[in-house]
Amino acid sequence: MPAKEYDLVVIGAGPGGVAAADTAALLGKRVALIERTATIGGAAVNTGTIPSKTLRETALAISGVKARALIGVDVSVRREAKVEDLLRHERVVTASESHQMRTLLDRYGVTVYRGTGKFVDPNTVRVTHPSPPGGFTDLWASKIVVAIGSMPVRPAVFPFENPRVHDSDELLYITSIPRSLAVIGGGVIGSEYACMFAALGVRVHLIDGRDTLLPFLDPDLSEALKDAMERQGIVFWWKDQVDACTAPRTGEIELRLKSGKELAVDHVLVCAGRTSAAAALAPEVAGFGLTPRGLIPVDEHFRTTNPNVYAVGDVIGFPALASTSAEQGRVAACHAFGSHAKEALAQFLPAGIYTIPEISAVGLTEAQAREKGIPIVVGRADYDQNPRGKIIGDKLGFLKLVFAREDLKLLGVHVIGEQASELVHIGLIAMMTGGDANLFLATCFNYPTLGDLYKLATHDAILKRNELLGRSPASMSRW
Ligand SMILES: Cc1cc2nc3c(=O)[nH]c(=O)nc-3n(C[C@H](O)[C@H](O)[C@H](O)COP(=O)(O)OP(=O)(O)OC[C@H]3O[C@@H](n4cnc5c(N)ncnc54)[C@H](O)[C@@H]3O)c2cc1C
Ligand SMILES: NC(=O)c1ccc[n+]([C@@H]2O[C@H](COP(=O)([O-])OP(=O)(O)OC[C@H]3O[C@@H](n4cnc5c(N)ncnc54)[C@H](O)[C@@H]3O)[C@@H](O)[C@H]2O)c1
Repeated sequence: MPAKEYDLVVIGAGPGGVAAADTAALLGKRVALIERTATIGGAAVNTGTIPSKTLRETALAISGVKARALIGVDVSVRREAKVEDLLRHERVVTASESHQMRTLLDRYGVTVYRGTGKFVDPNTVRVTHPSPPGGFTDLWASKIVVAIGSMPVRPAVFPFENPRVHDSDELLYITSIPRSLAVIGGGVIGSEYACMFAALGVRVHLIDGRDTLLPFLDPDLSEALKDAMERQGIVFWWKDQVDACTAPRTGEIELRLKSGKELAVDHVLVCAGRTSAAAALAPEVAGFGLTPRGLIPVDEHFRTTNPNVYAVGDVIGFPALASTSAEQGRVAACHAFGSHAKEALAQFLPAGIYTIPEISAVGLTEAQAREKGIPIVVGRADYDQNPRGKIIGDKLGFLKLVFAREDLKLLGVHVIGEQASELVHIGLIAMMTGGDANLFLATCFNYPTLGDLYKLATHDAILKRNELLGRSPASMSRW
């Protein structure tokens, strides 16, 4: 059968692929989207972002963590909480989000093909359908976007065939809430899940080959998070890794660590990074190569070495977030069809980490600014100094603003505490518009709000700057 013709073929229906498909369809193009699984949304909707954030929210609700902070009373129902209680809301939210994405694709006129895509020539992708066996459809397009995402690394030492040894995908099918859990890898996924299970009262061990929690964060935030996690009862095993894992059908799973320590736990969750499956696409046929880690190299327009083939999302590597993957998909689709609607990614990309407490950051840390030789002044405001912070009972949250010392231009925002991933957006928008301290001084924030922390942190920065410059505040006409 001859290939069906489209303007754009997209491989992979995660946030990168769906955004590319929607954008091209809005530009009036004929678009085909290929997805291997039965659901739209990729890791973001089905196995990663949305499930993990929904489970966190449910865990906070059923564990009574908030009530303890507010009224000092343990109203926890966790001892009675069943795994169905934990998973129910996740299933509803995930299904609803995936359905909504599918509805929009239909409305935009994108044709979805169920099956696994693979190049058969630089402009043709073969979709092998799950049924009937051997059934396939060839799709031809002048432009192709690869957005196949990533999958969990599964180190050989772990017997994943045991139903109590999980990667982050399989975790969503647990059949009981463990009494104890070893989390392997203290990256973002490991830290988020460690916090969620600790909130449920699970004894959590977190084992990492490094000696710092989330070392890309501002050290004050990393340290505050580690302290908070230790207070939740999480035990860290730094600079260590698992040498042997013995997992019987019933009874405790035994872990022998490189340090010689031994641990016995109910379940094991391996969060040791993500890997790429791009080699299975036959990239050599399409005219592009892969890095030694299996990632697809791209230029600033997300074009591979074949200028008609683009790649976006996890398959191109850092920052590998749902948010950035979707933006990359939009940029790629616009470039492919000569639209100026979105020519590049935003200059500043935020990160939100849904540990307990939550963390969010954008722009430069103090250390990064110093490395660049930029004189800075840092303003800090604690949630506990702010009426809304007091009302919600968040005693350890804080906001740090990194300003250029010379002109008080905002260079970085770092927040730990409730709603951190929302709060960061105030600073993000200020940075996008070249805002400085005067913007926060001029702004009237709702009262009482966490947003008002920006004003307090700005005051702190101005006072520190005055001290550094030996000026008296009263003598200044402009900050
Ligand atoms: C536990 C977890 C939590 C996360 N939390 C966050 C978060 O809070 N915030 C955030 O921004 N990011 C988060 N992420 C990262 C985010 O999920 C990914 O960065 C994002 O999903 C990547 O999007 P993508 O479009 O590149 O690929 P994916 O979402 O992985 O989608 C790729 C799709 O391609 C399909 N596919 C693969 N190969 C083929 C093929 N050959 N043919 C057809 N289809 C194929 C797959 O089935 C999949 O549906 C999290 C990830 C995980 C695992
Ligand atoms: N909120 C968010 O934005 C969010 C949340 C979850 C995931 N993600 C995305 O998913 C990606 C992958 O996350 P991840 O946490 O799996 O990977 P990661 O690469 O961020 O962290 C892996 C961690 O595991 C450790 N490690 C690796 N192998 C080990 C071993 N054998 N023994 C002990 N420690 C080991 C590493 O030292 C590292 O700290 C992130 O980089 C991010 O892009 C984002």
